[in-house]
Amino acid sequence: MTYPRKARIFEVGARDGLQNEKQIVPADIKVELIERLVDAGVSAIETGSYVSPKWVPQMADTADVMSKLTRRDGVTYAVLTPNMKGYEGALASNADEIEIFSAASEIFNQKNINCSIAESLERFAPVTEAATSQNIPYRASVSCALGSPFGEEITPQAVADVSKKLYDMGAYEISIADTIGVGTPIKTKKVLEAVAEVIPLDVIGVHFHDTYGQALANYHAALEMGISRLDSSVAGLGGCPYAPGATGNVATEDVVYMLDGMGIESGIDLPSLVKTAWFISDYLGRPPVSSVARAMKGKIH
Ligand SMILES: CC(C)(COP(=O)([O-])OP(=O)([O-])OC[C@H]1O[C@@H](n2cnc3c(N)ncnc32)[C@H](O)[C@@H]1OP(=O)([O-])[O-])[C@@H](O)C(=O)NCCC(=O)NCCSC(=O)C[C@@](C)(O)CC(=O)[O-]
Repeated sequence: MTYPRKARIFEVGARDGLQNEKQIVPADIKVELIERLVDAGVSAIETGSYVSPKWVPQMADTADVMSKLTRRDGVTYAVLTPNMKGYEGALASNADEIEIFSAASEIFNQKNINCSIAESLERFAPVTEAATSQNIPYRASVSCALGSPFGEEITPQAVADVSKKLYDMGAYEISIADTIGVGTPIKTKKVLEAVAEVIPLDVIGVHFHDTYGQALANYHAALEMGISRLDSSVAGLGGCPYAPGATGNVATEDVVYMLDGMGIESGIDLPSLVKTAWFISDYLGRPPVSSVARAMKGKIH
């Protein structure tokens, strides 16, 4: 078993996190959150999404957020784009990279982006062609890789098939998402092994929600396989509005604490990150779900 020496955290709190909040968080707070995360050492960050404001009103101010951010050299500011209209928004706001997204569940895909898996890949084809010609890197996400909120069986092969198609479309990273946080370590390994049979291990990323408290164990399983591209969300914010029952992503503080303990470099300063988790949690009026953020509160304030 060889653990990676370094891990790349892709921070999703300002997008995946805040897209599911009942209250609309103002652009200025999102900007402060993103800038504090970057100050803590985050070097790849999702700042929002260019999706329909009727579908996800919480992200309607992404252009405003992008225009207000003070950008830092060496940091990747990424946005989620479901179609060409979203891509144009990303381009207009000078995003460093975009994310396209499909799923291993037909029902989820239909509810999330109003089309089948096959149609979503067709819809993304012009986006990836435009991004390639304009040198915008893109990553791709496969939702419901470890289970569907609608009860369908999701086989490792189904996850591998969509992953391969997205990889063949030129995505530099394929993020395997446990949207509803139902995975356990052995199952996670089986799915990741199936994906690693069809695409290179070093392009595989993981994006696990913590609904059943299994996310850290599943990250550990991925690290054991040598996977080092990890998505997480400050304060454990998050969920998907189109995945009933999904709670937050694994908290970035919990992942960084585990990586620090394993001697795996993330470049993120834990006390600054914990302060940021409390900043957004205080704004939202509830404590972070992260055990690490709660345990460290008295030590950093
Ligand atoms: C994909 C659509 C647009 C299809 O939605 P649709 O209704 O089929 O699209 P349409 O093309 O018929 O357009 C309908 C309206 O939306 C507008 N529209 C169309 N596109 C855009 C756009 N890009 N930006 C802004 N507006 C847009 C368009 O202009 C039109 O406006 P109207 O004429 O009615 O006023 C819709 O289903 C949608 O926006 N879905 C996004 C849902 C979403 O954001 N879900 C959460 C993100 S995925 C996620 O969280 C999972 C992930 C990635 O984190 C991994 C995991 O954990 O699983």
